Amino acid sequence: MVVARKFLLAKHFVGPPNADDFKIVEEELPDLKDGEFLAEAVYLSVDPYMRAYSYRLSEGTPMVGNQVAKIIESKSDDFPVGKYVAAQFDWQTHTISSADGVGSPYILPDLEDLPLSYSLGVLGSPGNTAYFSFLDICKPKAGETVVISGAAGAVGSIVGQIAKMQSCEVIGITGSDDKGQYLVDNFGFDSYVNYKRDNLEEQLKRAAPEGIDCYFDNVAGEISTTVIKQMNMFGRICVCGSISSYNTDISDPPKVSCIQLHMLQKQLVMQGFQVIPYRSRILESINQHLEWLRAGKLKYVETITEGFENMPKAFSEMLEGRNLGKAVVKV
Ligand SMILES: NC(=O)C1=CN([C@@H]2O[C@H](COP(=O)(O)OP(=O)(O)OC[C@H]3O[C@@H](n4cnc5c(N)ncnc54)[C@H](OP(=O)(O)O)[C@@H]3O)[C@@H](O)[C@H]2O)C=CC1
Ligand SMILES: CCCCCC(=O)/C=C/[C@H]1[C@H](O)CC(=O)[C@@H]1CCCCCCC(=O)O
Repeated sequence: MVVARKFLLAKHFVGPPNADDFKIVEEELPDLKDGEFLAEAVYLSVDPYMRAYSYRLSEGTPMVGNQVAKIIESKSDDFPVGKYVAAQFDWQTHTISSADGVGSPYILPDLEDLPLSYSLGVLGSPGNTAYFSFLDICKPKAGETVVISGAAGAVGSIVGQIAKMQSCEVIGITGSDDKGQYLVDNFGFDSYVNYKRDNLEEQLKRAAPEGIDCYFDNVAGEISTTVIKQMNMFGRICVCGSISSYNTDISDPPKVSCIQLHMLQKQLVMQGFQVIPYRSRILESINQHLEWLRAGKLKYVETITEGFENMPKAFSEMLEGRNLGKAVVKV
């Protein structure tokens, strides 16, 4: 008999998540039926959307999320023991699923020497996001200036490197000098601005004296207003996220300055992106990122928290900006 541990959303978040918003429970799992398999979590992802989407969950239900899990028992020919899957199995240590079961599981490609956890980041949904959103919406051209907010995170750090491969000037916005300098020293960013310390408007003018052509937005709010005011004619804005508003009530988001006048004057294009429709194309981004990783063209970093019991801590620390690169939990 297998006992699964799982984190429930005990209370809806009010502002940043608190430890007592979560409840860890144990559940005895039934025997497998034909076609089913039992997977044991190895790595679990913590992502900003979990805070944004939490209002959709009923209190007392499991926290949503993706994980990499090892098949430890199976009655499914398609999912044999010993293989690893990626799936939306939520915040739980053991899950019973099947080919068309919960979490849309898929067998991981052979990553050879690369860590399994990469399948939650650069070789998973965040990587799929970075790859398709930036190229399809920003449509960068060589020599253009690209600004990325949330630049030192899972998505932003990949976007910045893809922008460099497109021969763009790349400026990252992040919340610490350590993270900003890491982007410059290790990921090839041309410069960074620490929005928590610097005068963003002045620093952006200094870093991009000829103006900004592409803005990859993970943050929204006044940070984005400041960037948009400095964009060039026909600039492109990809709205990938709005993390500055996630800790607020989704029905009453923060008030920000009007940007439509700047959009009008500069004839800017702004488009929101959702990665779900690109799930069917994830192998394209995985294969391209694998090629770049192996060729040394794409660097990748993770912030790994040890212990399933530390999921809430890892989640809060990611939202507070204490992660560099993709935040994951190792069971
Ligand atoms: N549209 C889609 O389909 C997808 C959207 N996303 C979005 O992309 C964004 C980044 O996600 P991901 O890369 O997974 O997360 P990250 O790894 O970037 O972690 C979140 C980061 O956001 C920054 N942050 C937190 N609060 C604020 C704030 N108030 N103002 C400015 N920055 C803040 C922190 O870094 P710091 O403050 O140090 O800069 C923190 O490290 C999110 O908005 C997410 O919702 C992600 C995947 C798919
Ligand atoms: C409200 C703003 C959310 C912005 C979208 C976002 O951050 C998406 C994140 C993806 C992450 O990279 C991994 C995923 O699977 C996320 C997309 C799937 C979200 C489904 C959430 C479950 C639900 O339907 O409530």
